[in-house]
Amino acid sequence: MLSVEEALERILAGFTQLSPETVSLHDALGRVLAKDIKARLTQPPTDVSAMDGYAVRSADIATIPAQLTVLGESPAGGSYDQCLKVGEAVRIFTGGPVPQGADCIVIQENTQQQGDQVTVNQSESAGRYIRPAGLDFKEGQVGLEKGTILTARDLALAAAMNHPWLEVYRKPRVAILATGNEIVLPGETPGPNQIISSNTTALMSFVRECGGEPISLGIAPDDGEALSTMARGAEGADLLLTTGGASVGDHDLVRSVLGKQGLEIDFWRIAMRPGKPLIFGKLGNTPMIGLPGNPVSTLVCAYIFARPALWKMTGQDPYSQRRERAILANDLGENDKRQDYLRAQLTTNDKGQLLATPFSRQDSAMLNLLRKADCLLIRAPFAPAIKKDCEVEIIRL
Ligand SMILES: Nc1nc2c(c(=O)[nH]1)N[C@H]1C(S)=C(S)[C@@H](COP(=O)(O)OP(=O)(O)OC[C@H]3O[C@@H](n4cnc5c(N)ncnc54)[C@H](O)[C@@H]3O)O[C@H]1N2
Ligand code: MOO
Repeated sequence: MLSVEEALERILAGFTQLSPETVSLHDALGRVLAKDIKARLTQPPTDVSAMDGYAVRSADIATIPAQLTVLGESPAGGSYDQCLKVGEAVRIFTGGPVPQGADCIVIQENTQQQGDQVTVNQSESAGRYIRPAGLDFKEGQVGLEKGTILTARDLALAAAMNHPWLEVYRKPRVAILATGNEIVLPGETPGPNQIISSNTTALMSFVRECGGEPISLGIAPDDGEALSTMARGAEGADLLLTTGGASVGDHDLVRSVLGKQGLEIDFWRIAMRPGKPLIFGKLGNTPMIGLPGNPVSTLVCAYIFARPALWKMTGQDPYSQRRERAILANDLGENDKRQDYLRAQLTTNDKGQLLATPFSRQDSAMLNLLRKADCLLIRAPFAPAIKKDCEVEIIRL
């Protein structure tokens, strides 16, 4: 059986970066930036006041109280165009440009104005309460890097840098096809022994989490013709995800039926738990990842294999899945030939270290425990038994 690493390599080889498209700044949340964003201007454009008060020469207020003549005012968006001379001040407001000749701001709480005279009761050093031009960023400076998944903070900066349009990667279109006679959609009344398709919801949300656009193809019954017809809906998609029917049972039809429809299988079955019967292939021009039906296997395999593929399509590093170290909270027996992804909870011990506690039952049908898990604890194939307090590697969920 193929190792997880080899399987990932082979899956990634089946994907290329998608083309970029231009979207409005306000439609760019969660999208992946396709090129660096450089500031189109300098911010602030000139030296401005950080406070409401008076722009003065620090030398004039070295001895207090000091009386100065107020020449005019400089509000935000306005300016006072003449140069301050000895003994002069300009009324200034937060964001207002600092007039030439002034080198500090006195806040109004430390002054008294009468007519055109202001008494300053507090000395300030040069530069006080002045935001120099370019304090935030300078024209031409790179503010956001290609590959960034755009958040509210990123978009605020892009806006400040005066970019009303952004180039982002096209959203990967991911077709999702669940299979199985026993599966019905949430809200339907299941017949005797039928269950609800949690995998459809899981995968649609997963795709959205990764910045893709899910397309649900519904649930194909275990019937070759229906499966084959429904799978045609994946034409034009960037990825087809199927769930269920991947294994060896008489009703596990995905490989045989789609095989007849031209599915070129790259591999099937990998040394991983959960996720042994994972399929990778190409149906027409659409790469397909056939996920095992068990709900935990579906989502864990989606995170380990489909997410890097989506990353690659959107110009991100497909190997950016972060592994962290944690301390094991209980003993674990030796592992067999499959790389294990144990569902575990994370806490912090009294030394401030991360403590991982795997659930005692690791059944890939137990969605409730996947939901309660904070991480996947990775155990390499044939890993020897280990005692509590040993270091282990985890991937946060
Ligand atoms: N003799 C063997 N049996 C099995 C093997 C094996 O190697 N030899 N592998 C086991 C492993 S590991 C897994 S994982 C499962 C995966 O099987 P399939 O991909 O064929 O999945 P199904 O049989 O269709 O379903 C398995 C399980 O999951 C439930 N299911 C399916 N679809 C959904 C859905 N959309 N939402 C929620 N739950 C779903 C289904 O009802 C089954 O209970 O095979 C083992 N067997
Ligand atoms: O790999 Mo299956 O996913 O062990 O249950």
